[in-house]
Amino acid sequence: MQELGKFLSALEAGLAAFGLSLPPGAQEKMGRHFALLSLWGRRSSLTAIRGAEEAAILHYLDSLAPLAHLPPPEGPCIDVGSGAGFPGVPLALALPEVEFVLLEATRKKVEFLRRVIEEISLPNCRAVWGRAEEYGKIAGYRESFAWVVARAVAPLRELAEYTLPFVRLGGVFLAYKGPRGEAELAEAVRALSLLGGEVAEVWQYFLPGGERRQLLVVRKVSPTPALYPRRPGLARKRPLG
Ligand SMILES: C[S@@+](CC[C@H](N)C(=O)[O-])C[C@H]1O[C@@H](n2cnc3c(N)ncnc32)[C@H](O)[C@@H]1O
Repeated sequence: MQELGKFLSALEAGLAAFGLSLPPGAQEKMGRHFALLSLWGRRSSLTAIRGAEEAAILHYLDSLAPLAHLPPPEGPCIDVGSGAGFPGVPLALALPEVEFVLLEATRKKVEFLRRVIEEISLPNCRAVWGRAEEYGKIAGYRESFAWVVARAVAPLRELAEYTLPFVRLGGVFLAYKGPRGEAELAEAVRALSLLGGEVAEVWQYFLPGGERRQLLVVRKVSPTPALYPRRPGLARKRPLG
């Protein structure tokens, strides 16, 4: 209970610093997500569990940061490699009119996400168990999303092959990165272009406490060739570029 109070105050201060306001009830639901995460995290390795204030900033505020900079998506979104729900759960709570898919390869994490969706009531969200390399080929997923988001999943060269096939023409892939973002971008230029992407912007921001983060905004300018994504494992073993 005390932890929840600390979580909510830190989140409130962070949102104010970013000039963000959320729909009624969204912050409390983030608090419930955090409580479930703390409970499950003790039993399994869902995430490196942090203290309440740290989690509010490094997980929740970081997930929401793009909303301080970009206009909201004009269509459905997918979070690739959502883990325990970042950035997808905070974004879905902030944007209740937008449909979200949380794609995750590990079954126990998907079970956790489904429990969260049910317990905190997230009707605009569904969790899907599978690999990006498979879902990226399926009609209804391929080239179907206005925003494709991913955080802490893979280096950009590899990640681009997981994410860009999902982006519809004119939509964007948002890669949440740390200070190495620009260096990853330099290695990924050819991969992005092969997959139909073009770098629109690198937005640098600082979280309260000073952590430097970078949001790489990649626009889909041409369709991804049918060859991509290649079969599971290849993007990691032989990244494009
Ligand atoms: C380090 S975790 C990060 C989770 C979350 N995005 C976050 O920021 O806390 C990376 C997650 O990506 C998932 N993942 C990795 N490769 C994937 C793929 N090809 N398709 C779907 N999920 C994948 C892993 O199972 C893992 O849960």
